[in-house]
Amino acid sequence: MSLKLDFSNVVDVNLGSEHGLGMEEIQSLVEKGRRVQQELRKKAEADTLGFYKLPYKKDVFTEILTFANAARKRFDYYVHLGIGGSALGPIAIHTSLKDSYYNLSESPKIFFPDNVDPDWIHDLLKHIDVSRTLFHVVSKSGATAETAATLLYFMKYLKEALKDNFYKNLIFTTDPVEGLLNVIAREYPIKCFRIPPNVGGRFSVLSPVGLISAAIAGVDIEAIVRGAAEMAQQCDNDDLMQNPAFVFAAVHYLYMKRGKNISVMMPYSNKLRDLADWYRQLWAESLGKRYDVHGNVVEVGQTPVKALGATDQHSQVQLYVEGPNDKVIIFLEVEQFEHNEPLHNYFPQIGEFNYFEGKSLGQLLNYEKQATELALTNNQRPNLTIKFSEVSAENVGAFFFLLEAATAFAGGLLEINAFDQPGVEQGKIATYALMGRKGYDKKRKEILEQLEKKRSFVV
Ligand SMILES: O=P(O)(O)OC[C@H]1O[C@](O)(CO)[C@@H](O)[C@@H]1O
Repeated sequence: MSLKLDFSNVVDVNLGSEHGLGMEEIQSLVEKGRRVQQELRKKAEADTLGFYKLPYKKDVFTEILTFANAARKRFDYYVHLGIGGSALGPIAIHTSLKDSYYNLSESPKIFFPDNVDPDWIHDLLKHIDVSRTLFHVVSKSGATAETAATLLYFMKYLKEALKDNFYKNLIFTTDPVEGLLNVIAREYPIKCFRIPPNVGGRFSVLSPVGLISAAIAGVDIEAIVRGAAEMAQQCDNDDLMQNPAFVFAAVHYLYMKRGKNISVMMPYSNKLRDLADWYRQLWAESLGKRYDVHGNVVEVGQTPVKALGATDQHSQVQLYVEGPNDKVIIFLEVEQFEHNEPLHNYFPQIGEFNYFEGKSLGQLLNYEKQATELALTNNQRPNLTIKFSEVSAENVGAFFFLLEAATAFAGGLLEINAFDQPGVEQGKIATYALMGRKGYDKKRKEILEQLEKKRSFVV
C-alpha cells in the first residue's frame, strides 16, 4: 500500500499567512488531538465504534469469498439495492477497481440502482434476466423507504419468474437482529450477511456492505482490507504530526474556523471519481451538525463538492481560482497509471502538436493537476493532495480507512457527534408520514397542516 498525503499547499510559507496555516497552529492542536485519540481508542476497544475493527474480520471475508465464488457461477447479473452508505462505497469500489464505465463488466454484470427514479429502474429490466439475477438488498436499518421500494418493485418480476422460489435470488445485508429485512428472513431461508450494530452506514464499506459486490465482481477484497489495515496502523500513530488522519482533520478543522466551508474533492482519475461521492456522504453527514456534544448550537460542517480533473478544469476551476476563497481542495492523484502508451503526432504539418510526441495521456493528466495546483496556490487557495502510487485494491482500502479515521478525529476536534444523522432522520420520518406508513399518522396530520398553511410562490 502506498498512499501519501502532501499538505505543502496549506502551509503559510507556500500560501501566505492570510490563507496558509502556520506549522505551530497545527501543532497547537496536538494536545487536544491526543485527548480525541484516547477517546476514540477507548470507544474502539469497548466496541462502541466498530469501523476500526472491520479490516480484521477474517471469518467474514472467508464467508463472503465462499458465497461470492458460488454466486459467480450461479448468476449472470447482480443487482445491488441500497442507498447512501449502503451503496456509495460499493459503487466506488466497483468503478475504481473493476469497471469505470458502469454496467459493462464481464459476467456477472453488476448494477447499482441506488435511486427510485421509476424510469431509470424500469430501464434496468431491459438489461437483466430476473431469473438469473442475484438481488442483494443492503440496509443497516432494514427500513429505508427507497431500498424497501426497489425491493418490492423487483419482487413483482421475481415472483413472476420464480414463483415461490423467489427467495433463492435474494440475499440481505442488515443489522444482526433489528429491522424489517430480518422479519422477512425469518420467514424465508434468505442468506443474510451482517452489519455490526456499532458500525454506521457511512462507515460500513469494509463490511459485507461493500465487499460482497466487490467479491462477486472478482475484486481482491483481501487486498482492500490489507490496505485498510496498514492505513489503520498509520492512523494510530501517537506522533500526531505524523498521523495522516489527525493532520487531515486538524487542517480542515482550522480552515473551518477560518470560514472555509467548502471541501472540494477532485480526483484526477476517472477510476477514483466515485471515491469523491463516497467521501461526500461521510464528511457531510458526519460533520454537518447543529449541536455540539455539550448541547450548544454550533451549526458546523463543510459542504463537500465533487469535481473531476481534468474535465472540471473546463467547468469549475475558474471559480476555484478566482471566486470566493472559501474552499479547501483535495486532489486525488495517481502516480502510475496502468496504461501509459506514448502519443505520436500523426499530423507533422501541425508543428504545434509536437509537444505531445512521446508523452502519454497520464503525463498530460498529471501535468494538468500540477498546473491547477500551482494556479490555486499562486492565488492563495489551500489545497492538498492524496497520492495513490497506483489505482490498486490496497490503496483504495487505505483511502477508505484514512478518511473514516480523519472524520472521527475531525468530529472530536469539533466536539460534535460524528456518528449520528438527526437531520437526515427528519426527512426519513416525513417521507414515511407522507407515504402513509403505519405509526406515522400524527406526523402526517402535522405535515399536511403545515403544508396547507404554507404560502405558495410558484412562477
Ligand atoms: O442502510 P440504511 O439503513 O438503509 O440507510 C441508508 C442511508 O440512510 C442514512 O441513514 C441517511 O441518508 C445514511 O446514514 C445511510 O447510509
